[in-house]
Amino acid sequence: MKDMKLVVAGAGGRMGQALVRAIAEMPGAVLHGAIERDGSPVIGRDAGELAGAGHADVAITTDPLAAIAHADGLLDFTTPAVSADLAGYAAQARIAHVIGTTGCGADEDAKIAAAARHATIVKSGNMSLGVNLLAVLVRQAARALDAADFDIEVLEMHHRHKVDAPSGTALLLGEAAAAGREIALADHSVRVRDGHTGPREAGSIGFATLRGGSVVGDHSVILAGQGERITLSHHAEDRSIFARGAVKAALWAHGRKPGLYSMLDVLGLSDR
Ligand SMILES: NC(=O)C1=CN([C@@H]2O[C@H](COP(=O)(O)OP(=O)(O)OC[C@H]3O[C@@H](n4cnc5c(N)ncnc54)[C@H](OP(=O)(O)O)[C@@H]3O)[C@@H](O)[C@H]2O)C=CC1
Ligand SMILES: O=C(O)C1=N[C@H](C(=O)O)C[C@H](O)C1
Repeated sequence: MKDMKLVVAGAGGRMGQALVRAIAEMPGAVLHGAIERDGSPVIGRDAGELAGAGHADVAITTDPLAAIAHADGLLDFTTPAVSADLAGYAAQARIAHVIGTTGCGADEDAKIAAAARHATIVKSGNMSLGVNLLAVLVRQAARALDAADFDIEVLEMHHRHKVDAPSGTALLLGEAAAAGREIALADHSVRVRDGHTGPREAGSIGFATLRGGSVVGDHSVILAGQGERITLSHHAEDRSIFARGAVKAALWAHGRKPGLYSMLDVLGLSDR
């Protein structure tokens, strides 16, 4: 079978460069195109050389439609507005679109869901195997431990450049906890605490955000009871775990019927 031809959006970014390296290392995929923001200083550079993966003979360009015209899939770790637009292009081209971008609002999520009628979209706040397995464990723990006895808090830390909070992963883990408790996260989450907050509301799911240095991504879900505490954690040491997951997702999505899928589907951890 022919290698899957992949385009990397945001090819000059932290994840973009990790994706270019992952494609070079993984069988079954080949770098076909690389796009960046109009005006980016990396336009015209070879994507492989920029990423330290050797010459790829793929120049970074600005036109997404031209880049995906003859591609099979798009790997996209950019910004919410860009990902929503790219989903529309992926739908027109009827290709696979792997979205790792976090911080999407309701508008962007609606555009992505609409695009998934024609594109095969895999979207997840975290593409690593470890975090997705952690989500399954969090769901089980939240189901097993009664809300009256155990409080759930999600703690995350990331590098100083991260622009969205709580992280996509923290929200994914919060959703897993809410699913275990059979509640809607939106109705029970406490995203910020400041000042005289009063006592903790029973059954709520709290979030705490730390930012600093070069931390790739640390997440803990704490289930705190009377006299005991369970902590389920994941520590990302390298962005290659997300990049390899994204390439795996693209290979999984190639030729699959259009729809909006998650990494749990890709990894066979979904119960749907
Ligand atoms: N799901 C997961 O597993 C993971 C998700 N992420 C998420 O991925 C996203 C990116 O993270 P990271 O790589 O650290 O961020 P970066 O800022 O390093 O990368 C984003 C890149 O997208 C580029 N970009 C901006 N606009 C466009 C455009 N119109 N077309 C093409 N490229 C564009 C940026 O260019 P410029 O800087 O010039 O504006 C930048 O190079 C974040 O939302 C992050 O949370 C990160 C790691 C793992
Ligand atoms: O911005 C990052 O770096 C990361 N973003 C994702 C998130 O928001 O959870 C995944 C990972 O933790 C790194």
